[in-house]
Amino acid sequence: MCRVIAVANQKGGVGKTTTCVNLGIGLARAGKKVLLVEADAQGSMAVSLGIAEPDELDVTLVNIMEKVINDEDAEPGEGIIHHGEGIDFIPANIELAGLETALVNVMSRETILRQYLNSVKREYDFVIIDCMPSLGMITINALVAADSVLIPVEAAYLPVKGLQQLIKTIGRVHRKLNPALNIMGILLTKVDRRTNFARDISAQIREVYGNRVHIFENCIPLSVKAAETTAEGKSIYLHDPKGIVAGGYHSLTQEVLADEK
Ligand SMILES: Nc1ncnc2c1ncn2[C@@H]1O[C@H](COP(=O)(O)OP(=O)(O)OP(=O)(O)O)[C@@H](O)[C@H]1O
Ligand SMILES: [Mg+2]
Repeated sequence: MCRVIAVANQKGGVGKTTTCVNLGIGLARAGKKVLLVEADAQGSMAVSLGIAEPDELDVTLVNIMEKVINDEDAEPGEGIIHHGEGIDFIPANIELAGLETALVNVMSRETILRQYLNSVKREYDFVIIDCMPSLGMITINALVAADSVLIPVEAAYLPVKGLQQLIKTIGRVHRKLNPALNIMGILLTKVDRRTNFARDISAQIREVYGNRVHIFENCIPLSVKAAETTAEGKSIYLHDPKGIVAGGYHSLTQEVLADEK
């Protein structure tokens, strides 16, 4: 059965896209069939997967969602790109920004992405959705389409305020639109091993949420190697296979797979 994971946090630059790409490719390396969906007009996932100019793409997520809105079926495989490292992905670009407002007048506007994914899910073991840094209608679409949410949190800031808003939104989606939705866990990212920030933040999150929100065992270390992968268009497993970031994402992949059993 396919599992749909939304990677979300309305705070920018916390490692959502980096996590989608490297968890997705990690799962593919473990033999899983994976589709990555970019729900962000910035197009950074497309760039991370080697598309230098996402704004020049003809077919992106916006076209697929527009088809659902207009009650048309997407062609099999339409808009899906095969990446050399064994995953499929649907990129996005600046055009997705226009859809956010266009959705206001659409019937069942929160379920457009879910309707589309329901038609392709059977081809995959995992669908991972890269959310934009906001809690607008496109992100709500991702949460409605998802079974679980993975929340990357940058270990350099005390994040509790922003997290409260995100967890409240997830709770509302759970109650009103998607009873199957759960929080898979919080992933600490950009962890500087020379400081105790990660431990402080884990402790603070535990204090506020107790055992209600899982914190992944494995965190992702801070390293310039992670930043370099974005420009290279390939995963950390190819860019720096023996490095600490590849190790972190490999362990996260194992944790996600163990959760399946
Ligand atoms: N572990 C890491 N160590 C160092 N830099 C990192 C790490 N993970 C990600 N980065 C860098 O931090 C920046 C933000 O990462 P990323 O794009 O994954 O965050 P994001 O949450 O998707 O951002 P946005 O909210 O803009 O979509 C990028 O330049 C990325 O290369
Ligand atoms: Mg991003």
